Amino acid sequence: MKTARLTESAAPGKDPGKDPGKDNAPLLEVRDLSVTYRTGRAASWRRPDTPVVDRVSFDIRPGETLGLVGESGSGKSTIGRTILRLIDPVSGTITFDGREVTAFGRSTPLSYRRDVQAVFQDPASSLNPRHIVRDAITGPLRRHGRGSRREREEAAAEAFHMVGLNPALLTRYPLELSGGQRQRVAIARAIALRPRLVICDEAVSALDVSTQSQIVNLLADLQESTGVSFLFITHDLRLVRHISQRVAVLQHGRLVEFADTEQLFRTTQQPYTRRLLAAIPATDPEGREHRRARRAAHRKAPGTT
Ligand SMILES: Nc1ncnc2c1ncn2[C@@H]1O[C@H](COP(=O)(O)OP(=O)(O)OP(=O)(O)O)[C@@H](O)[C@H]1O
Repeated sequence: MKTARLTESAAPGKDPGKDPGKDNAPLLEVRDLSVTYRTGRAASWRRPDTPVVDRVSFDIRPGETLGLVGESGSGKSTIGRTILRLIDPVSGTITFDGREVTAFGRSTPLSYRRDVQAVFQDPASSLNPRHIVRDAITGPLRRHGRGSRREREEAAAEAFHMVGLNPALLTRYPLELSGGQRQRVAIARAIALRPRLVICDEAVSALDVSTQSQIVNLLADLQESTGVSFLFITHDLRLVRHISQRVAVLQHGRLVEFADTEQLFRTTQQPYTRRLLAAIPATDPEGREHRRARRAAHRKAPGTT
């Protein structure tokens, strides 16, 4: 099963990897990963050079969404940034489709830079305010040697279509769009390259609940149509329950739990996970607010966020 859409009847948490066969091989494998920031000054609760990510192991299967959760400062973004090769680990390995990413050396192969994309929390900071948003999509396509200028512009229009944005918005500047529209542009940019893994780092956290639901549903649809995998980094466990098949829980840089989503939500005995679950507002333990917003969003035309 792919990522569940946010619906009343959705059955999130079903494990897509139980089917036998080749697809069971992980797309991404992280083994004993440790990361240290060598700044000379560490967060007050840590001694210098204490790893902010400490011997973490997990994997992501093709077409799967893995939720990566934990309190602020637990190391979630650091893991995402290490997979993206923005940070070098001090030890451990990352393997993508059988190739050892941690052995790439100084330069990252173009194919990996295409296959692994990212969507961050604040698209405003990654979209150049002086360029029309179409450039945000055609630029990476050009750098990856894709097509003629006209073909790249057509690809940008197609990517806009896929994320439910009106192509008339292609020539707008980022600040002329709403937060939800900008986040759709960021997703369009990521998927235009046809990646196999997208790291969504708090990708919907800055959006209102209704827009969050639209974007989460969009990710589910894109996964259904393209088979892309997601690493969904968030502090919002309600979203994770809907979007992820499995969940990895980080505490102070260590992986304390890695389980099927429903199993984790229903039966976890892990004290830290239980604390995180207990922090979900009691009035909305299963994301009813999201589902309500999702139904309202469904009545709106696409691209109106
Ligand atoms: N560039 C940096 N230099 C030094 N320390 C850093 C740097 N970036 C993050 N840290 C520290 O590393 C630890 C993990 O940070 P990270 O951002 O990975 O956590 P997180 O779980 O993603 O938190 P949040 O949800 O708040 O983004 C924190 O203690 C943070 O202060």
